[in-house]
Amino acid sequence: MSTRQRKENKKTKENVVDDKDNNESAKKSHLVRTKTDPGVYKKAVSRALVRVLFIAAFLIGLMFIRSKEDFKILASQKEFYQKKTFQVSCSKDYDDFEKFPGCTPTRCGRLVIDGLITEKEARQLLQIAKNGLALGGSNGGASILDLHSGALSKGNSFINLFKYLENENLDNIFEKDDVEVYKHVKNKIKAVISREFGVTKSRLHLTHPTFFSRMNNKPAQTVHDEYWHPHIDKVTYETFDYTSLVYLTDYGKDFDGGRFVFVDKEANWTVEPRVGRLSLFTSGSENLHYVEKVSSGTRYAITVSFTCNDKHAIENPDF
Ligand SMILES: O=C(O)CCC(=O)C(=O)O
Ligand SMILES: [Fe+2]
Repeated sequence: MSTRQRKENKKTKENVVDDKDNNESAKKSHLVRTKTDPGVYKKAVSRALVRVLFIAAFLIGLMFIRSKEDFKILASQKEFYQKKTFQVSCSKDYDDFEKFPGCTPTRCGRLVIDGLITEKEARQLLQIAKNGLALGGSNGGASILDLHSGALSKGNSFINLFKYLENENLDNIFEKDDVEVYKHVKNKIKAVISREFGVTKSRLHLTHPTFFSRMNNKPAQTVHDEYWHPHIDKVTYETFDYTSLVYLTDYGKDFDGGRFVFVDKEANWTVEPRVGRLSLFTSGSENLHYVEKVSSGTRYAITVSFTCNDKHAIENPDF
């Protein structure tokens, strides 16, 4: 046997001994085996990775199923609610602004009332919205008409309706008693806020922006068309302390999608628009919300907003 052969034999023997030892160790400890064999180590790591991925996919799936289940109905389109209340704790948002005792929210929550705004009033408000918005309209899916400032969506921006119609007789566009209906509806909402949230009526004021909205499924052209982002009205508009919405068309009949959604930690609560339905809530982050994308048809509503700060008060419209 040559020296080289002897050396080779010795090496093989050593290896055999090593492998034997390893097999013994492997029986005792999985770790030792993977530590000494890179191939096995790699396999174990990839098996562990696959397991982690499976678990992650399972958990994400579970979360998705849960989030679907966690859409709860606060107000169904099919039901008539004389009054449905939902209390929440007030957020700290109001601390960032000047406070007005007897008005700044101390009781917070949500309220849905059907029947307070009559169907006739809602139909007339819808007609005002249609007549006004017919003069403009966004290129995207959301258009607004503010009869206080005159702001009207047109194309990719806004025009002032009153300036636009400077030389026109507004009687050709609106009915004589439209303003009266608008004011009457606003006063009814104000009375409800005062009663339900313990606010002194004289301390509560209509504020800007108060506007009609029209939403459909046209793709957004500007950020103003993107109505589906969760937001806090007190942050978005600052002036708001109490937000109210009056729905002028029916979810599931005039349009699909477009439900109003309150976003809470444990669940999302939906308000399904119904003609004449009043939805009312305090404007802080206790009432984070969004509007689902409208999938078909056209959704009309009016946002009527109130402030406790008389500096932000606006007059009744005069169109
Ligand atoms: O139209 C709605 O239901 C809500 C609109 C809204 O969130 C808003 O105007 O701030
Ligand atoms: Fe909002």
